[in-house]
Amino acid sequence: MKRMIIATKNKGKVAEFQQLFAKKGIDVRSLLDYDDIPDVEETGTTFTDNAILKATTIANMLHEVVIADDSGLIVDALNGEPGVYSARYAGEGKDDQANIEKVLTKLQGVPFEQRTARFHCTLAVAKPNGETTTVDGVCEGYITEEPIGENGFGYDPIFYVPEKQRTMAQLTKEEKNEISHRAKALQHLLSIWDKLFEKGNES
Ligand SMILES: O=P(O)(O)OP(=O)(O)OP(=O)(O)OC[C@H]1O[C@@H](n2cnc3c(O)ncnc32)[C@H](O)[C@@H]1O
Ligand SMILES: [Mg+2]
Repeated sequence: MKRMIIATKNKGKVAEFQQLFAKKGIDVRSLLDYDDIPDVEETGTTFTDNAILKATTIANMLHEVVIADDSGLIVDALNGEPGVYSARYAGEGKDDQANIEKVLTKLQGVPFEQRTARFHCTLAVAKPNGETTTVDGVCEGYITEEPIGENGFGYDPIFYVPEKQRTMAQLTKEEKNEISHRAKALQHLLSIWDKLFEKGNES
């Protein structure tokens, strides 16, 4: 495995995967490297459904092994919102800042101890023959009262990571990749990778 295709158009995810795979000497390609791949509609109601949908659609199109990432923020005081709707919480076409503002507005008056949340990441690997496998990773934290930090993407500026005593957006890419939901899911996937591609099982 010298090259891996990640079925995403999210630049933040791509940068993290590039760093995680670089340690293994693997080049990462994403859908940003192709001109003509349409968006896959995320019609599922779970991270797993959407990750499988993205991975299988792109594996079929490219006839290669593909990994897809479906992820999001789960806020306990909001009954799990924004969840699978994290990318479009403030509406289709809205940006990260609008999504962050919506979460902060809904959490107004909620004390810190009750602002528990977690990032969830499901990775699906799809083979061109239609076989799929999924793994998950979770990172626990709290929602801050205002955005802090410039790094990362999405909800990182409002996600406080207790073990680092900073928000996700105050961490370097290396620090985020030590503890993130995405890094944990990928670690899990790499630990079963050889088994997935054993002789006679690699198509
Ligand atoms: O579907 P692709 O093309 O991969 O890109 P996307 O941005 O639409 O990705 P998702 O459908 O998985 O939506 C996940 C959203 O959850 C948020 N999110 C996921 N991982 C995150 C992280 O590490 N830090 C901050 N926010 C994250 C962010 O708002 C993402 O847009
Ligand atoms: Mg998406």
